[in-house]
Amino acid sequence: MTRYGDFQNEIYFAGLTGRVPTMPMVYADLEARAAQALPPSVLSYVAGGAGDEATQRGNVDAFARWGLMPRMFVGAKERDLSVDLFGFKLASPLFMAPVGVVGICTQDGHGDLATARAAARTGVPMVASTLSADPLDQVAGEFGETPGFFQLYTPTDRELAASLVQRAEAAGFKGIVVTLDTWVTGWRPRDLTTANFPQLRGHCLANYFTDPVFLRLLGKAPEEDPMAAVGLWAQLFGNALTWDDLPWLRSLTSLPLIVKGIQHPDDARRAIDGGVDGIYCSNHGGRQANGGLPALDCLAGVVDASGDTPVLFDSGVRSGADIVKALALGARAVGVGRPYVWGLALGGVDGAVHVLRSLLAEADLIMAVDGYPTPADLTRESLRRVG
Ligand SMILES: Cc1cc2nc3c(=O)[nH]c(=O)nc-3n(C[C@H](O)[C@H](O)[C@H](O)COP(=O)(O)O)c2cc1C
Ligand SMILES: O=C(O)C(=O)c1ccccc1
Repeated sequence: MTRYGDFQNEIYFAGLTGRVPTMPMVYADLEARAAQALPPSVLSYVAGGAGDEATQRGNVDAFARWGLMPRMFVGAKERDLSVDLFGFKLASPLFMAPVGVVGICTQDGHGDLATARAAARTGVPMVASTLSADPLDQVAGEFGETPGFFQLYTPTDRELAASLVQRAEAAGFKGIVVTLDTWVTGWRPRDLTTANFPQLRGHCLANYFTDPVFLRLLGKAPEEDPMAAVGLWAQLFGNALTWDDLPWLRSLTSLPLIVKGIQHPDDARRAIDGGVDGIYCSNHGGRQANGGLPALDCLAGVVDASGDTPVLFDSGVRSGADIVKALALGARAVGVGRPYVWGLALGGVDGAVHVLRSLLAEADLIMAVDGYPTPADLTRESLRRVG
């Protein structure tokens, strides 16, 4: 059992000797300070979303329409936030969602390693993106005891896909998360304004540039002809998968296979029929298709359709309260994207750890105050619609 709420005492007692946190405690301050710390092009890419970002805002706003119903005389003095996920006992339901530019979000340009170290220090798993500044085996080398997951952007070349998955297995990743909603990039006005697309500028392509299949297709060293290397990447990046591809995807690995980007219950059912081990309900943080439903509003339907298959969730989680609400709607594990990136930008490993500890402390203290000592105690009955 991890006493996440103790972070609060640590801060208040340090205050007695005149020390106050150097990292922001208010989410808006975290965002604002990270915005100052990041190069404008990286900030635009991370902060932005699709269209006028209505869906991105909708993801966040959806949480405010649910309220937790507190229960008294529960005596939730000890909480246990641990969850079982694919046979792993995680200390908490929180995980870091894959973000394909974390590599360039720290000053040293090794943000993937920093994220992996934050995972090692907190026990909060990292889902490492296919897009990283350091190759996947080096990222996995920093996980410590914390299980890590590899997110696959399925390339059009099946051999390259198989190679990435095999390398992830060999590196010790514990599951493969296949992202379905981003075989093409959504319409992103912020980045279009400055013609800003980090990968096309050669960033975070280490997994491709170290891959034997990719190098064979390229026929030369990426350093020799960076334009050709990036061009080949752009050509291979996105595969518009259909249900017919699922048996092949399933055949690529015996690790747990999770599909990311599911919002329709029928898609969850069909993916489970096709042999996946986990359903990841997400709309990519509102970065892909504007005009969509808040991901949170799709969660209960996906959970109902998924039976015993665990449902992971992200999109719009900004607080411990949000984590608790997503659990109550049936998520087994809850991911954050932008929040930990702001932490990385401000303070590297320490910054990300600060953000994760803050989220977990708040979730733990809400579960204490409201009388829900474990995730299993949280059900839809714990929530009411606001208003
Ligand atoms: C800058 C950025 C890059 C992302 N890159 C990836 C990626 O490489 N692979 C992926 O599956 N999802 C990617 N995502 C989506 C996240 O995994 C996640 O779905 C989303 O950030 C969750 O929403 P939130 O930022 O509101 O927490 C990215 C998100 C951001 C903000
Ligand atoms: O920016 C993203 O959200 C993302 O995941 C991505 C990565 C590469 C190409 C297009 C989108």
